[in-house]
Amino acid sequence: MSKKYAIGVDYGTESGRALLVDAATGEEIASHVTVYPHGVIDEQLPGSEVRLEPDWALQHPLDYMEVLKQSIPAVLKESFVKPDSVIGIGIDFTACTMLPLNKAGVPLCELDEWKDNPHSWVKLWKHHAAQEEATRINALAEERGEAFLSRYGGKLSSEWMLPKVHQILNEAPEVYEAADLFMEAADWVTMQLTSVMTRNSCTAGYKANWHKGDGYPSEAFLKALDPRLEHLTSTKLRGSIASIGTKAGDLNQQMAEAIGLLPNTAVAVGHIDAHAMVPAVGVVTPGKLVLTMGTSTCHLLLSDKEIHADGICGVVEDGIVAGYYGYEAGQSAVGDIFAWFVNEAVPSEVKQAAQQQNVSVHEWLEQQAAQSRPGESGLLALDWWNGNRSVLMDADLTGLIVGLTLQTKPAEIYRALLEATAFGTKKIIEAFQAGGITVDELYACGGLPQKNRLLMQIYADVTGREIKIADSVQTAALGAAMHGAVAAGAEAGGYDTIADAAMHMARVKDETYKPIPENVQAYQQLYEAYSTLHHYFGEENKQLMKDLKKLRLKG
Ligand SMILES: Nc1ncnc2c1ncn2[C@@H]1O[C@H](COP(=O)(O)OP(=O)(O)O)[C@@H](O)[C@H]1O
Ligand SMILES: O=C(CO)[C@@H](O)[C@@H](O)COP(=O)(O)O
Repeated sequence: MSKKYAIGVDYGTESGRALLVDAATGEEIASHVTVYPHGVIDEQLPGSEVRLEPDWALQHPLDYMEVLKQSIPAVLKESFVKPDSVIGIGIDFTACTMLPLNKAGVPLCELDEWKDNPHSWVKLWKHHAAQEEATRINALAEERGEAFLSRYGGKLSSEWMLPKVHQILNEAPEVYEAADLFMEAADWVTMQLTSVMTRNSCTAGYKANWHKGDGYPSEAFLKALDPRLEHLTSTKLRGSIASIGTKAGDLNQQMAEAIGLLPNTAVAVGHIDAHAMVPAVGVVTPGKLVLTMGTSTCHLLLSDKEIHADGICGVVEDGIVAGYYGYEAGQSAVGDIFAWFVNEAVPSEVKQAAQQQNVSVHEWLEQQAAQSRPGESGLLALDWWNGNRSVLMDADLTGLIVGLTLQTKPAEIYRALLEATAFGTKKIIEAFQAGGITVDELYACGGLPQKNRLLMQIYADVTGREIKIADSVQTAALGAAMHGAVAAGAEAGGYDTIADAAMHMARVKDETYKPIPENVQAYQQLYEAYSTLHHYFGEENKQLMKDLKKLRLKG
């Protein structure tokens, strides 16, 4: 049989990329990135005077189509692979990234009537303006003893579907009314490719509180939240939910022409970016915690038990790999914190020094920071620049650096920020263990492990564990391509299960990061201090950060 290929399309926060891989080996043949023409819309609506409130983050749905139209032809061209050799496509997306559609499946923001209303646009995962709604949902669910709440560590995040839909209803009831469907962008793009309306078990489970046995939160609960929401799940969230690892449909004629593939190419059901990475590092069995480290970090783990643990974002059956319970926890900013420091807080001398050495500011800071010992700077930070997703699940918490003096150097602050994110990950590992969910091994993937060696050594030292690193830099896109190969099936040159695909297509590097004993010891002391700050600002006195944030929002 001639060589067969699969394409994965990974939709990130700032850009989307297509990766063409050899379906037999997972070898990456060609990739292409399309930066979203409208990027993250967080100040003003495109082509309009309408300004956005703080904490808003929107996107333009046509940017997603642009990725398909630019990046898929580009990988075909670069690789000289013929369309008839491509057996399947899979896509993965940030989530909950959701949008309202009219009856024809057209995003409301594309219509003149709605384009000036911010609520008609795609709400990106990091749209954090629905915290009030999330708080209300959590309080009501707790008061009513709703069973679904404990599957999500006792709290829903403001990033998820229900708070976002509720915010639309509260602030723009006319948009709510006009929406025939609210969909995850992952499912909307899949629908554009196949003309089939399917929701996937991963986003439905983690982001819309759907359960394989119990379905969505009950109508009685939704009615108590707001009578207008009573029939939400059977109307605007309607649609069959397909397990990840299955086929959504065949590529339709119109999209086949637009992206240069053959009609009837198999298309997998959509997936979340982080979750798609798990089989792409070869993890298809319990006990192996996968850290997907980029703009944010997700912590993903398989288990054969359903346990409701405090501080864990969610447990979903068939949510990551079919046949297992998939657990998710996360930190809503990691690379974004380092980016903030580099962009907003670094003096010009540092930028010049980096330029002179022909390295990026990140690399220069890493080199300098690597020369000091753990704790040497006297600095300690809380990693809550974009709130705390796990274990406190509170988007209104903010960042903190303690120990600054007149002698503090930029590289010392950078190192404290790297360390803070590692401490946040250790808190999450402890929450898994405390909940009775075993963590035996650590794997890391996403952009960061390949960009910053110091960061990965700090994670090994802080957690006291060896860390295996993905071989691919495009782990999410590789995971999506693997799902494309499974959608095509073994007979077509793909696979029947994601475990089979992982056996042939996934890889980790030979080199691992191992903990250095003296650093492990030093970090134990710093971690205790981190835990004290964590408790003080995140639990005992959490109003302090919230009041400060309110003052900022008022101003
Ligand atoms: N050398 C570096 N060290 C630490 N962080 C870095 C470095 N280079 C880039 N970053 C951060 O990595 C993040 C991007 O990660 P990546 O995985 O590529 O993207 P995404 O999460 O959007 O898929 C950005 O937040 C950026 O600030
Ligand atoms: O929330 C999730 C996954 O549950 C992610 O989609 C979200 O954090 C975005 O991740 P990245 O932008 O890839 O870091």
